[in-house]
Amino acid sequence: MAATSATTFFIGSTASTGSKVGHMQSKAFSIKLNPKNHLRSFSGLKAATSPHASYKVAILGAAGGIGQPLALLIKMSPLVSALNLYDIANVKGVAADLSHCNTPSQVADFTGESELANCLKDVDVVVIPAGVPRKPGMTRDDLFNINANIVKTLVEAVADNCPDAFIHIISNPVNSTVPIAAEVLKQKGVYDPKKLFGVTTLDVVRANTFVAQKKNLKLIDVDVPVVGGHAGITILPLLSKTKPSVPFTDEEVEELTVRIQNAGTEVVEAKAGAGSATLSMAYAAARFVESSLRALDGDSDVYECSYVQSDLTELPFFASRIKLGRNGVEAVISSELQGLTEYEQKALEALKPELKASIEKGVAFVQKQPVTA
Ligand SMILES: NC(=O)c1ccc[n+]([C@@H]2O[C@H](COP(=O)([O-])OP(=O)(O)OC[C@H]3O[C@@H](n4cnc5c(N)ncnc54)[C@H](O)[C@@H]3O)[C@@H](O)[C@H]2O)c1
Ligand SMILES: O=C(O)C[C@H](O)C(=O)O
Repeated sequence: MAATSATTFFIGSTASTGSKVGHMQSKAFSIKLNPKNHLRSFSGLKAATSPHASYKVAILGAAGGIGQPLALLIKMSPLVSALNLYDIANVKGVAADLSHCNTPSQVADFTGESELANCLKDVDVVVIPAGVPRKPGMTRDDLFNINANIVKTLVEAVADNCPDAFIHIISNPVNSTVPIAAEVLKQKGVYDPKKLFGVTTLDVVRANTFVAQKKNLKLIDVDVPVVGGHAGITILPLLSKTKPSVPFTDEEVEELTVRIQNAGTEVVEAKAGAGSATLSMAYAAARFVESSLRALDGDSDVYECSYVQSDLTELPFFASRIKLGRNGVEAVISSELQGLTEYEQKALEALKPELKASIEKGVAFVQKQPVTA
C-alpha cells in the first residue's frame, strides 16, 4: 500500500531549495504534506527544474466556474509545460490573464469546434468540466440531457486527436458520463480502461475535512476512502477504513455519511441558483491532475480514489482507491472493500441498483446515437 509518511515540500523561491526560479519573493518556509492527501502544485520548485517537467494538459470547459480556478492551479504546477484552454465561451481573456503568471507552462486558448483538434494535439492529460451545473431542487441526473451530448462530442475529439491521454471526467452526472466516454472510445476503437477516470476526488476531500473536524484530528493525517459513485447514496465513505484509525459512534457514522453524500447539494443550495461547487472542485481536480502527472513522471507511490472500470463488484464501473502509474490505473485496490461494517455493507448493496441504472443509461445513450467514424 501507499507510504503514508509525510514529505517536506517547499513553497516559495528560496536559496535553501537551490532553485533559481523566481516564482514568489516571499520568505521561504516549508510545510509537511502527505502526498496522498493534498494538492502540492504550489510546492514543487525542485520538480520545476526537472527534465521531466514537460507535460501537456488540456481543460475542456476552461472558461467556467470550475475551469478558471482549475486552470490557475494547474498553471502553478511545475510538472506542466503547456496548458491548453478550450471553451465554446470566450476563453481568450482567461488565457491572457493566466499567461502573465511567471510559472513554467505556456498557456494557449482555443475556441469553437474548429480549434478543438489543435487544442488536443499531443496532450497527456485532458480534463473535462464542460457542461451545465445544478440549480437547487435538481439531481445530477437532471443534467443528463444536456451534458451527455457535450461529453460525447468532446470525447469523440479526444479519441481522434489524443487517444493515449489520461481522460478526467468532471461533468455530471459522472455515474453516466464516464460510461458514455467509455462507449465512445470503444466505438472509436481506442478505449483503454486504464486511462479513463471519473473525478471523485471532491468526495474524498470533503470526507477528510468533515471527519477531521468532527473527530478533532490533524487534517493533514486524515484519509477516508470513498467508494461507489458520485451522486447521493452512491457516494459511500468507508469511515471504518479511516486513517488514522478512529472509533465512530453509530450516530457519527450516520451524520458524517449523510453530510458527505449531500455535500454537493449543500453548496448548490448555498449558491442559490448560481451553480454548484467550483472552488473546492477545482482544488480536488487539480489534486487529481497532479497525481496523474506524478504517476506519468514515474512516481511509484500514487494512490487516489476514482470512478473507473472495475471488477471489484458486479458493476462495470465503480469508484475505489486505485494505484496510478505511467499507463494509468495500475491496480484497483480491493482490500478496502473487505471487512466492512454492517452499515457500510448495507449501504454498498443499497447503492448498486441506482449506480447500475446510471451506467446503463450512459451506455444506451451512445448506442442509440453512435459516434461518427
Ligand atoms: N465531479 C464532481 O465532483 C463535480 C463537482 C462540481 C461540479 N461538477 C460538474 O462540472 C460541470 C461544470 O460545472 P461548472 O460549475 O464549471 O459549470 P459552468 O457553467 O460554470 O462552466 C461550464 C463551462 O463549460 C462550457 N461548455 C459548455 N458546453 C461546452 C462544450 N461543448 N465544449 C466546451 N465547453 C463547453 C461553458 O461555456 C462553461 O464555460 C457541471 O456538470 C457540474 O455538475 C462535477
Ligand atoms: O453537486 C453538484 O451538482 C456538483 C458536484 O457533483 C458536487 O458534488 O459538488
